[in-house]
Amino acid sequence: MLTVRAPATSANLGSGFDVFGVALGTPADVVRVERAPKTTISVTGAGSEYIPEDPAQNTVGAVADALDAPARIHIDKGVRPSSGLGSSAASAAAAAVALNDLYDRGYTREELVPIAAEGEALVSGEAHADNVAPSLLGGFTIATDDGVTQVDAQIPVVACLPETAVSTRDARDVIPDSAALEDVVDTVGNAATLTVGMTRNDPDLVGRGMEDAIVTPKRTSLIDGYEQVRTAALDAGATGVTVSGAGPGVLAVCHQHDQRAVASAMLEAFEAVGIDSRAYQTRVGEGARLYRE
Ligand SMILES: Nc1ncnc2c1ncn2[C@@H]1O[C@H](COP(=O)(O)OP(=O)(O)O)[C@@H](O)[C@H]1O
Ligand SMILES: N[C@@H](CCOP(=O)(O)O)C(=O)O
Repeated sequence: MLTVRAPATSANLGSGFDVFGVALGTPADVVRVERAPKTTISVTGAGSEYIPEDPAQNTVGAVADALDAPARIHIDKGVRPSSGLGSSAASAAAAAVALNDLYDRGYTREELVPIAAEGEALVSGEAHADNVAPSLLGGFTIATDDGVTQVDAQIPVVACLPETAVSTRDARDVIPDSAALEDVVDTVGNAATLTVGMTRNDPDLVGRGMEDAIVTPKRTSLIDGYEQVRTAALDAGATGVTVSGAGPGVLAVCHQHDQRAVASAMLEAFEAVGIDSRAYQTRVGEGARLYRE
């Protein structure tokens, strides 16, 4: 039996739609696997009642297929589905690491990225790798068609998750087909600023580089209370705030000494519009970890 813990992730970071992602210290999914003649899946934990156990509909089943690695698989969800915190990706990344080891497939973590992304194709319609890459590799990742670049960043963040749900598939339907050159120029500048901020562990540069005028504004209407939560977090000292992945999670970057105040402000702002939420006070963290039993 093998066990893998794979972290939640926050994709896009505003200016890096479908490209940027960070691993979060918490929460995480835990996946256990053992060899079996055919794949079966059981699920417990956060939001497990919304997750299909049919391998043909679960991201983990897609990964088992892609690796030709049938197994009895148990998923203990720490990351609630439809959260914007890479729930479907955390399970897929964990399964990819576990099954690769269980069947001695010999893939590197980088080579597992497109394999784990098969799970994302199943649930969101596109094999975007911006969640599975940081969940597999940790830190800050830049995932493009040419491969993944990883930086071991140390940035404090607050990921605030309202009790509402947004499906990534639905949130992809509101994305514009084209963008004004002016907005593209701004976004390229912001993405470059954010990347330098990650390499310098500078929350001010990272926060400034999270601005995005193309995708994020189209999605915020799907998240009740978003503008109030964003304003509250910035007033409490956050250096940048954006939609986490496709939402409804909201990601704030901050200095360590402001983290508690930022988390409280975000929780209170959601509460003021009648929505319960929970705030993960964490930092950019490590990738999937394998435990042998
Ligand atoms: N192992 C899994 N973990 C989480 N969600 C899964 C899994 N397998 C399939 N799903 C489905 O994927 C959808 C959630 O994925 P998605 O909308 O991308 O949310 P998230 O942002 O939390 O990843 C739900 O419909 C859920 O039932
Ligand atoms: N780039 C994707 C990221 C989706 O992240 P999730 O955590 O909401 O699954 C997108 O923005 O659609």
